[in-house]
Amino acid sequence: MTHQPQTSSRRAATLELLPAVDVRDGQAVRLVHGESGSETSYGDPLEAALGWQRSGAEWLHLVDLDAAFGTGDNRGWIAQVTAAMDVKVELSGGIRDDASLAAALATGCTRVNLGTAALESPEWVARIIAEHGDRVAVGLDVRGTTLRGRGWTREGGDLYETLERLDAEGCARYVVTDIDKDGTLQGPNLELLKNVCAATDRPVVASGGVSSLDDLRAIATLVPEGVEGAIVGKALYARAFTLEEALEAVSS
Ligand SMILES: O=C(O)c1ccccc1NCC(=O)[C@H](O)[C@H](O)COP(=O)(O)O
Repeated sequence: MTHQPQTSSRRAATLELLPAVDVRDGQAVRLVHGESGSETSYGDPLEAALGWQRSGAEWLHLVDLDAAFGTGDNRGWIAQVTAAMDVKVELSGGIRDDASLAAALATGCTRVNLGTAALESPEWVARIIAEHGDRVAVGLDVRGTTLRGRGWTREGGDLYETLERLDAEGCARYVVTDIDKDGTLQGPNLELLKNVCAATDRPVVASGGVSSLDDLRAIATLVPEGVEGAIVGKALYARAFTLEEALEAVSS
C-alpha cells in the first residue's frame, strides 16, 4: 500500500514535546554535538523513560547511539523500554536495512526515524516510505545546510536537494537537528526550522539545543509554519526545567 503524507490541514495546534532517551552501552547518556566520547551518563534508560512518562510525556524519542555509530547496538534495551511505555515512541539510530527496520518496527514503536539510510540508500528508503507511510520519519541532521550520517560523522549531501527528493517520494515527516546546537544548551536554530518549513509542507520535529522554556515557546511560535514537535534532551537531564513545566509552557 502507498501512504499519503500528512498535509498542513492536519497539523497539530500545539507543540508536541518528545523527551529524549539516548542509549549508549546500556546507559541513558547525553552527547555534545552528537560526538562519540562526549557522553555524560544518566543511568538506567528504562528509569529515565518511565520518569518522563510519569511526568506527562505523550512521546518518547529513543535513540540507539551504538547502532548509529556502528559500535554495536542496544536492541535489548530499546525493545524493553518501548514495551514498557504507554506513550508513543519514536525510534532512531542505525535503522538502515530490512533487518534493523523489522527489529525497530517489531518493538511496537509508533514510528522510526531514518537518517543515514536516507542519504546512502535512497531507493530502499523510497520503498520503505511507500510501504510504511506515517510510521517513517526522516532525520535531517545538518551542519549549515550539509547533511550528516553514520552517527553524524560523515557528510551526506545538501539538505534542500534531499528534502525535495524525499518530499517527492511521500516522506511523511522530518526530524531536523542542527548538530552544532545539539547537546549544547545554546538554543534551537529557529532560522533553520523556518527555512525547512518553507521548503516542505510536511510536519517538522525540531531537535537540538533547547535550553529554556523560552526556547520551547519560541519553537511553538513556528507551529503554524509546520513545526509539529520538539525533542528535548540535555535541558531536562540538566534540570533547566521540568517536563511538567515544559508541557505547561507549550499548552496554550
Ligand atoms: O538521533 C540519532 O540518530 C543520533 C545519531 C548520532 C548522534 C546523536 C543522535 N541523536 C541525538 C538526539 O536525537 C538528541 O537526543 C536530540 O537532538 C536532543 O538534543 P538536546 O536537546 O540538545 O540534548
